[in-house]
Amino acid sequence: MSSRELVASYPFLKGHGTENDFVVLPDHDGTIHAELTAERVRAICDRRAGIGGDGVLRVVRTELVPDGGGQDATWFMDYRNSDGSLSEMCGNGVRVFGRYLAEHGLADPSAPVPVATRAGVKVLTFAGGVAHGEIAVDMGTPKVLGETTVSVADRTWRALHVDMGNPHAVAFLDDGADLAEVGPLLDPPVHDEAVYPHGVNVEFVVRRAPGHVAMRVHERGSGETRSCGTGACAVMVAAALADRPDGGVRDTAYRVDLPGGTLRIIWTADDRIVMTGPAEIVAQGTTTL
Ligand SMILES: N[C@@H](CCC[C@H](N)C(=O)O)C(=O)O
Repeated sequence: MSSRELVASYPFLKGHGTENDFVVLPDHDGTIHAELTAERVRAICDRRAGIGGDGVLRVVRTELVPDGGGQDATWFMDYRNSDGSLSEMCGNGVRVFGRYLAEHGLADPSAPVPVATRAGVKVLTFAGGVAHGEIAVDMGTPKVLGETTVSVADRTWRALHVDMGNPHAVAFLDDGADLAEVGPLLDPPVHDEAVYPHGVNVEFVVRRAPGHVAMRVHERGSGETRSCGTGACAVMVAAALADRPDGGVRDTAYRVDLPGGTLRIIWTADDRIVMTGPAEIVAQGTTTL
């Protein structure tokens, strides 16, 4: 039994995008969760004693958040990993965040919806109305920062350092390999601390067909998850660069399969990564966690 102090009850929602699941905390005026400590995030995300989730999405007006930095968007996605750490960006989370805004009349889904994040403004486009259909998000221009390595147990893979607002290491398995052979990802893969001083999200990738890959991910701050949107974008970038070493990566499209579903990602002619996938709100209630 928990010995924590009982706090006043407050509303929450539960949602997911390709089974990357989040607890949404409406805090429009910044009055409910001004003190959202790492300990409280861990309690909320606990899958046995809490609500359970890979992370928390606090919904707050941008003007009220120092991290908002004057971004031109009404709403700020204050994202926390399940261990309570902050991240700059969450690709599945921002679609779930957009679904919440649309379902609650806080954004007009018939027009592009900007959302402020610690990695800048991301613009959402809705297909199929408020409550259903896929959401596309313009993830911005990727940064490709060179080669590194990642290790699990006694195996080491070359990996590409891709920054999607947050850090990623993308490792391709040998042709014909199975994602299962990476083994359990209970601990963070070993990475170069000098390359990733703040930790890293690590993706393991196999090819399925031209323009079609599958991946597993170990997320910084959340462990192995069923999906990672920024990770899928990093994988797409690494795959496109490997497939077209002489350039011509713009105007390309990939399907990325994850344990929790499929994301479709394009690298546009003007050098932006656009990811499309589902986002659902599945429950709501109140909690004292
Ligand atoms: N699941 C997310 C990424 C969440 C943040 C990540 N764990 C980090 O610490 O950077 C996604 O869908 O992008």
